[in-house]
Amino acid sequence: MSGIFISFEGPDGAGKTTALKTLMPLLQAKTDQEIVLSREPGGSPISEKIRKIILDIHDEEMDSRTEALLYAAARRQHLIDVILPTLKEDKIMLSDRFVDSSIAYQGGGREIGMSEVAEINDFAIDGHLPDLTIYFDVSPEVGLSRIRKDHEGAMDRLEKEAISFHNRVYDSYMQIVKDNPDRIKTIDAEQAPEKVVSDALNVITKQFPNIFNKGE
Ligand SMILES: Nc1ncnc2c1ncn2[C@@H]1O[C@H](COP(=O)(O)OP(=O)(O)OP(=O)(O)O)[C@@H](O)[C@H]1O
Ligand SMILES: Cc1cn([C@H]2C[C@H](O)[C@@H](COP(=O)(O)O)O2)c(=O)[nH]c1=O
Repeated sequence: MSGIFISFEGPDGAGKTTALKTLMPLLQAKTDQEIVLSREPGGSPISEKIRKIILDIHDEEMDSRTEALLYAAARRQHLIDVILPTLKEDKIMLSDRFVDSSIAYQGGGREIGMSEVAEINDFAIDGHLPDLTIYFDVSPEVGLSRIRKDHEGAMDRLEKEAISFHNRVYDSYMQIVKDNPDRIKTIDAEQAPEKVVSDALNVITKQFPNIFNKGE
């Protein structure tokens, strides 16, 4: 028995957080290994403090490279405080976002360069990549319309960016998915919520049949 690390990625409004609320208990029912759910940016006390700075709509003057470094710093602390200890205890680690978000949003969206941002994060994650990443595929238009419907007046600093930014994020995710066919599996996140959850559940249980086999 060993720990496994699964990350969930997608554009704003892809439905990851919503899906994980239903998916987590369904997965827990299929294994005796404890499941730990976390998120980025954040996931541990210091990382959550960094999250507040990054997402603050008043931090309009934040430089793009500063933003990339802050996300990477939050990720490093999250890795040390939560991810690695969880895996060491042979638990199952689920993270709502991880390194691919930085490559898509800061590398592509902010136009820093995907390889440059990947290099910053090599320093932060020290080779610790997820065993599986599920990419929630949704168009920027659909994702943003969901965000506006949900919290128009409380969008964070990234959500408030122009559609051109979100289109670059989407295109960057497409490239990341293409470059990582073994690690990243795509699901159609424009489906009804229950279908998104069942697709994610099927991908995970198929990938790890020896872990998620309780009750079969
Ligand atoms: N499959 C779906 N169909 C329609 N609406 C959805 C679906 N999944 C989630 N939503 C709605 O879309 C909004 C955003 O969902 P959610 O917060 O889960 O997205 P997210 O991927 O976590 O986005 P972000 O990364 O920006 O936080 C919510 O109002 C949620 O109710
Ligand atoms: C981890 C990470 C996230 N982002 C962006 C993506 C979202 O717009 C916000 C907050 O994420 P959430 O899913 O809404 O909680 O931050 C980013 O730009 N780079 C990253 O590394």
